[in-house]
Amino acid sequence: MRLNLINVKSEISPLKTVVLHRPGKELENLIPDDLNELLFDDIPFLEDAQSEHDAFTKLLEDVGVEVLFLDQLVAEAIDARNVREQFIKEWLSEASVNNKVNEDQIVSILMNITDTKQMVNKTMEGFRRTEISTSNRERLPAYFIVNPMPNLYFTRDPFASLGNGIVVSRMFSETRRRETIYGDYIFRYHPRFVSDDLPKYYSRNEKASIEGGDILVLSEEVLAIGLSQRTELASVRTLAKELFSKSSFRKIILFEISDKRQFMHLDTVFTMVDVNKFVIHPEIEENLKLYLLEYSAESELKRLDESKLEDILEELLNVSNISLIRAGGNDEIAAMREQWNDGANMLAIAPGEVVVYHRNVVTNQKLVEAGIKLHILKCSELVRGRGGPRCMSMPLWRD
Ligand SMILES: NC(=O)NCCC[C@H](N)C(=O)O
Repeated sequence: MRLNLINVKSEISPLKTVVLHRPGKELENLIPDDLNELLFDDIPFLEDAQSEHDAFTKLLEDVGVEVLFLDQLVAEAIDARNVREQFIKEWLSEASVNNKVNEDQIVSILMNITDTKQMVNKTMEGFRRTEISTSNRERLPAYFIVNPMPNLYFTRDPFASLGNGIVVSRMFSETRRRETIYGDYIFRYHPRFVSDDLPKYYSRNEKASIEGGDILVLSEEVLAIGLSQRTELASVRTLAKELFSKSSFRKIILFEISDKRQFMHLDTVFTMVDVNKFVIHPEIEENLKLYLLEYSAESELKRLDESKLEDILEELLNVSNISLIRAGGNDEIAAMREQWNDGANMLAIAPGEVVVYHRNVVTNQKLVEAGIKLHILKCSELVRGRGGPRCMSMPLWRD
């Protein structure tokens, strides 16, 4: 019997339970003018995005992973505690409607959707101006009364499993900040997760931002965290204080990465694929700034300039022969092209066994040469949101 609710003490141990979100109608509310604000680079074709995502689900289920879906979990959480009205109000308070009459209509539309999962999906999808009846249409925003949340299929980011506890993120951008309400409801109300034994190490109400894609669980004691566009040092310090006193984690290695759009999280440029093997995007190696935050009375941040990343990892993880597999191999053009389409972002389902996108052929070849077993996912629509197999999955349990 499982005594804990969450168990993620490694990036690579056998994956048993994961949360995914099958992309839905929120993608059909993406329009060219909003792409930047909603953090997309193009408009995916929903039908194909769903088939690609279904293949991802099947691949995981075929290797024995329990796949849970975000909308289903949220609906079960709401129904279990009868908190539909409270949920709608909380969701609405962050939906920037700014008009009481329109808000009342939205509440009534949502309250009238009998199936809770459908109601949850409607909150994800957003509201077009044409869905609201008003005598004064000129006063409505151009297209949407409530924006869609197209990034929800990147379940890695709004919350993160660390050890036996959970981090609910404070997201960097307004568009993604709204997403964390779903994780919050799951861990507040879902019968499977409600327990005094589930530590919560960070809350969506914190001021400093942190996103799940920046957090890698390297071992029971060591985390890697990206200081990126999305994750601030202040949030890492707050998190470290909690972790160092309430969990098994004792050391955090910080990677300072640049603000480039395609490097938005650490896991877009660095992922762990085996006990001593990591994939790294070569562009970040030059001028890589590394720091160590460790459990100590002072908790000072130590700059790690002197040593090579391999040596640092070897010492921190207590394993020998660390090897860094370069995304794109020695081909700098392939490296950039493949990183853009998440060549350095793979989901480990067991040590030395990862899910990768089919299109990153140069990097995939390097992985094979390094002895890594690949599970290949064909994909041309999901990539338009700039995230790979790791970004699209949130492990809840690894053995
Ligand atoms: N962990 C990740 O790197 N997630 C990918 C997030 C992509 C999304 N369009 C974003 O910009 O937030």
